[in-house]
Amino acid sequence: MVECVGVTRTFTRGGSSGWFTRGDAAAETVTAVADVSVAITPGELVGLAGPSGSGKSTLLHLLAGLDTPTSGTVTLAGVETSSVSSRRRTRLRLANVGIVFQHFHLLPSLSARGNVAAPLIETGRSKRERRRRAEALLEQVGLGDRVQHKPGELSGGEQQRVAVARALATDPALVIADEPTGELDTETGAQVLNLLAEVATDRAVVVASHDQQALDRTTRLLRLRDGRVTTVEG
Ligand SMILES: Nc1ncnc2c1ncn2[C@@H]1O[C@H](COP(=O)(O)OP(=O)(O)OP(=O)(O)O)[C@@H](O)[C@H]1O
Repeated sequence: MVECVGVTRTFTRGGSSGWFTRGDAAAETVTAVADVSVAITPGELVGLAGPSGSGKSTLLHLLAGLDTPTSGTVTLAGVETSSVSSRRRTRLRLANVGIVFQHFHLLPSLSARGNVAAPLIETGRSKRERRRRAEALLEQVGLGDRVQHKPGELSGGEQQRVAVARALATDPALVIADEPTGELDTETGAQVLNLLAEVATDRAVVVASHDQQALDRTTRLLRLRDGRVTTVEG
């Protein structure tokens, strides 16, 4: 589903003016991800672990096609992400990747159903079809009785389950989750992890986390340090 070969991502930062300007001697290059090769297939729940700044989020962004590598290749659904325009990459991502964030990122003015249906607007489905699909997904994540609630009327765990339903709206083959339990208590986090494990039975799920409970659920665990994969477990 997604494959990285020799992927490195560097950023340039620092210098007297804050962000890099050409010729600024104090600017430095930070290697966020260094020479990572990994292939992830449907049915896997892959974990990314490592200390803060070890490159987990950067690698997730590369896998999702939100960013492209400085060197090496990321191939998502058969397309090398660096070889296409940013517009085509966006379309590739929308069709193949669902994303779950630590802070849910739901639209506060929309109902749970509206949030889940939002990614479907671009797909050309009728309003009725979008509503039906959103309701079915909310049912699947155990929120069939909350479809009309707005995010502010839902608990953190419920909001994250709405976010998982939204990530599944376009039926993506890859789901990326960045610290999905970071805002949740242990029990609520466990519910969201159960859901992600269920989701991973027929698609690829990649979770970056500091939460041992989340890492324990993975079928393969990549430990990162200074942008490099130091160990692979499972
Ligand atoms: N846009 C950017 N510009 C400059 N440096 C960046 C940028 N994004 C990430 N970095 C740097 O790359 C390194 C890896 O960051 P990243 O966010 O991937 O780590 P992480 O493992 O996800 O950390 P955390 O667990 O704290 O979220 C860090 O040194 C970070 O400061």
